[in-house]
Order: sequence, then structure tokens, then C-alpha cells
Amino acid sequence: MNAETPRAITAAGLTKSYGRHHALSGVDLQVQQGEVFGFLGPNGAGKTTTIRVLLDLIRRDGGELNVLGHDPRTDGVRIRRDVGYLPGELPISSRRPARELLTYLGDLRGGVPRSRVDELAERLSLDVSRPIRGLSKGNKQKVGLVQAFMHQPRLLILDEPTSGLDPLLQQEFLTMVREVRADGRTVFMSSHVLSEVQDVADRAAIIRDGRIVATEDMDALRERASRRVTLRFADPVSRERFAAAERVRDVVVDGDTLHCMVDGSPDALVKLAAEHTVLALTSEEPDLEELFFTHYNGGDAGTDGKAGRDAS
Ligand SMILES: Nc1ncnc2c1ncn2[C@@H]1O[C@H](COP(=O)(O)OP(=O)(O)OP(=O)(O)O)[C@@H](O)[C@H]1O
Repeated sequence: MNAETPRAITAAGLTKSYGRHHALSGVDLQVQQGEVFGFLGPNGAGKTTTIRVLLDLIRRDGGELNVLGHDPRTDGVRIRRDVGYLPGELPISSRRPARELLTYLGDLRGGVPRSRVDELAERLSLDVSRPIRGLSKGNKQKVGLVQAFMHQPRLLILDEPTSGLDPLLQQEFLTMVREVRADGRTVFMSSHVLSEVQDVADRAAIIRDGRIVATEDMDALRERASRRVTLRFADPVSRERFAAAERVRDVVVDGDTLHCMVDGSPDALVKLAAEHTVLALTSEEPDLEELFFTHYNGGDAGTDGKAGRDAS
């Protein structure tokens, strides 16, 4: 993602107060077109407020904002036409079937083929003939997702999209997100936890107390992350030689099997291992959460130099 890539969202110094309470105290965000951007933070950090400001569903007090080339304050209607928005909670409780709501919303957006609604509903295992009022939280979430995706918007803004979805459907949802990105469209999605977005996001930001405290490129994070590696050799190997290899630590040799941790690139380990006959290799996927949240707790600077700001 380079500086030339057009931006889907640019926010600088966004502020918003509810009475005396400062919900946003200067939010800065740059989301490139065609990327999946994770927006992370604990309860009350300001995620929903930011999202609602992006869509001018609530009006910002200050700061500069551009969404898809327009200022939401003056061109909110136009922006909302090009956006698929999943609210934290679907504010609809009707006795009418979900299909009617979806058809209605589709018509407002210029018409969405029934087949498109059916395809999304089937992928998410949603029965659109059931009344919205009786739906469980998870099924309401599915209705919210179908209406956000169905008109193939240029930008998807999703507030806690995976909440209430079981693990299989979470995977299906992530596949839908990847399809949007493959199409060159943009996804901005909030979550409480990195693990929900780490496999799909290109970048992620953390908001805390109404400020962005870190923005990270997920590939760069993956490159720095530690992972557990196990190698099985045809013959016993020297623990000392492996322990001396760059980025390799916690080496344990048990006969012909070696276990270790690798911090970042496994290049030195692989080159050393290649001096032997390798029978098997396993490498666990790193959990990025801990690494990511070192910023949260006042660790070193992130890729945009803002990490750690306001951290305690
Ligand atoms: N309508 C409101 N009136 C007063 N205070 C509000 C209102 N909406 C949000 N707040 C407060 O503003 C802060 C930010 O809330 P917001 O809902 O944006 O956080 P969030 O990160 O989305 O949290 P959650 O994950 O719990 O939804 C919180 O302290 C919250 O209590």
C-alpha cells in the first residue's frame, strides 16, 4: 500500500463530546482504497462513535474528515449511498419477514437482485422468511450483514461484524470480506480483539479513550511475531549450534527432534537446518495479539509513529 493509493477514509483530529464527556479526543485515520482495516479497542473506547461520525449519523464537533472523496457533514447522503453499514445492533424490530426489510433496503439503494440476497442468506445460513422480531442476536446480525454486503458498496463499515456468529459463519464472513477486497473495494471493521481480524486485515488501528494509540501493518507485525517451530531430523543435532543461531531461542533437543521459538524471520534457522536431513517441520501460526498490544501498554513506536502516544 503506497502513498499514491487513493484513500477511502481520511480523518484528522476528529472530536466528539456527549455533554461534558469527550468520546473522541482527536482521532486520526487513513484507510486506503482496497484495503481491509481493523479498528480495535475495548468497550467505550470510541469505536461506535467514530463509525457514526464517519457516516454523519452523529455530527462531529471538530476535525477534518473525508470519506470516499466527500465530507460527511455536507455530503452524507451521497456517502451513505456508496457505503454498506452494519450497525452494532440492528435498530429494527418488525413482525414482517427479514426478506421484506432486505427488499425495501435494496430498493432504496437502486434495486438488488433477489438472487443476490438469496445467495448471501444461504452463505450465512439465514432464513429470510422469518419475522425480524423473533430472530436471535446472531440471526439479526446475519440480516445486518446481508443488507451491508448486498448492493456491493465501494466501502463497507462494519461495527463488530463477528459478534454473535458461530466460528463456521465467522469464517464465511471473512471469505466475504476477502472477496470485497479482491474486487478493489474497502472494508473498515471494528472489533474488541485482534484475533477476529488478524487473518483478514491489511492494517489495524487501536483506539483507546478516544485516541488512536497504534496503527500497524499486519504483514509487518507477522514478520516480527514469534512462532514455535519443531524440526525432526534423520540424525541427532547439536543444541548449542541451533541456540546460537540468529532469532532462535528456547531450544530443546530431544534425540532427533528440535523445538524452539523463532522471533521474526526463520531464515537463520532454515539455513542451519538445511545442513542436516530434515524429515519433518511444523511451525505454529503466531498469535499477534501480544505483540500488537505491547503498543497498547506503552511499547515502542508503531509504523505511523503514533503508537504509544497516550499509553500508560
Ligand atoms: N449517546 C451517548 N451519550 C452519552 N455518552 C455516550 C453516548 N454514546 C457513547 N457514549 C460514551 O462515549 C464513549 C465512547 O462510546 P462508544 O460507543 O463510541 O465506544 P465503543 O468503543 O464503540 O464501545 P463498545 O465496544 O462498548 O460499543 C463511552 O464512554 C460511552 O459511554
